Amino acid sequence: MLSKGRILLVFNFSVYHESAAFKTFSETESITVPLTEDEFNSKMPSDCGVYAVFDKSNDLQFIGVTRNIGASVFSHLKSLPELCHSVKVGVVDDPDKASLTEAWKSWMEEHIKTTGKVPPGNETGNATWIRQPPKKKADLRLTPGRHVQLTVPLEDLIDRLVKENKVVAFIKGSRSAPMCGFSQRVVGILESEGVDYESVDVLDEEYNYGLRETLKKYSNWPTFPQIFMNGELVGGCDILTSMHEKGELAGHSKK
Ligand SMILES: N[C@@H](CCC(=O)N[C@@H](CS)C(=O)NCC(=O)O)C(=O)O
Ligand code: FES
Repeated sequence: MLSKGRILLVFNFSVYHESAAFKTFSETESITVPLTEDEFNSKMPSDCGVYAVFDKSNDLQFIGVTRNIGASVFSHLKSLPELCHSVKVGVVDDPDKASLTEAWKSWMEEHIKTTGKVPPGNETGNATWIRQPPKKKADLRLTPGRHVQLTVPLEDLIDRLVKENKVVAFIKGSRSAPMCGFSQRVVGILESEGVDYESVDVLDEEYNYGLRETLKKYSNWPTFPQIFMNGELVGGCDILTSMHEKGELAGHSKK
């Protein structure tokens, strides 16, 4: 018994066959997107290839390329159920980056040639279908620049900064490119715990001139990274790692 045609799978089995040649966009039949995970596992290939997603009105929404067709379509179905009604899939045999890109381009070009349009989900700047990595915060700077004469001691600037921000990590390098394994570990822990933290690069000699040595005196702690919470030094990499392992950072999570 089929319910409202939605579970009906007019599946183009030829796409599975190892030996089947890659079909053009128009040659490939569309199938109704399975609705449950079990159905996905049994009906959708987990191979590399391309897929095209259509909405209920059979309008093409997106052409994607992936290392796992089933997983990609499933994640679209979860986040955009109203736009994922049916799908065309094309498995690419012996996939590498070039052959996958080529397959994606061939489907895309075919669609553009026929309709004169890029699918809405593939338009530049459309973030609905392709998840954008969250933008990382910028690192804080202690001074306006090395050429500007400070009117207050650096210690006071540090003091204000750690008291005005709940969590501050003084690290070597920036949060997007830590320059040392210890700092990298600390950034990784804070990010994975979803802690809302500020970072300051102690190696930035332009905007944080003198910080590396002054902070050691201020905190009476000889190494970096240094993590402050609520104005107090908590410790470095070892201590933060142990807090992470004991689940003590959960209270600082913004998730
Ligand atoms: N066990 C330390 C490791 C950190 C460490 O040893 N840092 C060194 C090398 S990055 C350091 O900051 N040395 C002083 C300096 O470079 O000014 C921790 O838990 O944070
Ligand atoms: S910079 Fe060498 S261990 Fe940190």
